[in-house]
Amino acid sequence: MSAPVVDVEGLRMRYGGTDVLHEVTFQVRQGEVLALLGPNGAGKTTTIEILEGFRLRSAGRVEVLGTDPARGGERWRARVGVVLQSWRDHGKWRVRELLEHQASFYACSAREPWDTGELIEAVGLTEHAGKKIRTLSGGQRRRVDVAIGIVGRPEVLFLDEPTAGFDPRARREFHELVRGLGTTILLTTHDLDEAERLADRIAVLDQGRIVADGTPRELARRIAGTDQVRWRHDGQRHSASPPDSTAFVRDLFTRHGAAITELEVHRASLEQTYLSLVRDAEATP
Ligand SMILES: Nc1ncnc2c1ncn2[C@@H]1O[C@H](COP(=O)(O)OP(=O)(O)OP(=O)(O)O)[C@@H](O)[C@H]1O
Repeated sequence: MSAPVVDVEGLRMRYGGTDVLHEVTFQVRQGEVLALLGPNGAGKTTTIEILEGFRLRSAGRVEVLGTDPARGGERWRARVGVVLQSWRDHGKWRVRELLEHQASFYACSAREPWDTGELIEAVGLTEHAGKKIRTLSGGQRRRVDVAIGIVGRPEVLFLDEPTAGFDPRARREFHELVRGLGTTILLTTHDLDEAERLADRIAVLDQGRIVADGTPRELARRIAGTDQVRWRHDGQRHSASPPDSTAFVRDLFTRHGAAITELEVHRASLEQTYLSLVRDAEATP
């Protein structure tokens, strides 16, 4: 198996006297999309900024494309795409000019940068290509950020809350764009639906610790017994959370047959799983 594109082991970060990342360990393999989920202040931005080489860690081993980001030079940086949480001060630039300028940085790199027109179309900004960035809406500026992040066809892309401020249509278009890139991606999000749609794997960070790491399905399966069964029997409403809802329903009909009405089975959603994981982590001292 090829070496992981992102390899993090025992990562620790301390601001002043406070530890905000405790022995964080995870990997992202070639072509994989990993979503880092977690409540406010969990340490997602800190983690991603360490991987991008913008913050120096306190301890632990970190490699991105086989290089320690703290020592990554120009060549390494050209292979890494970054979309930060807040958009940069490019207000006076027009969309097309800015992206042409950004593409020129990659003229000598091994990978041909995106053609500006194609890139503008891919991020859905064709009708705004000639506008100054300060006249764009928040969601449109975010698309410019994404375009800047991918212009050099990076081998790994870091996206910190990429769709914050997007309307539902822009979000869906962005998801299609990201899925079509085929590159290795680490993204942070608060949007569970987004994580489920985009990510091959989800890592949940809570209070600086990874509390779960797996496919959306694996995470849901970890929380057994959260299926909810509701039904009506003899005019009374009932509900239960059995470990095996199929066996439970079979038994219910064997015992009561047609007297059971209004049966509903609710599967554990990623949201329930996530909330349960974060609650459990908070209950652990
Ligand atoms: N420069 C800093 N100096 C001191 N503490 C910081 C600094 N940056 C972040 N922190 C603290 O580190 C912790 C993790 O913050 P971080 O921004 O990484 O969380 P996050 O998971 O990205 O949160 P959010 O979802 O709100 O963006 C928080 O308690 C935050 O207050």
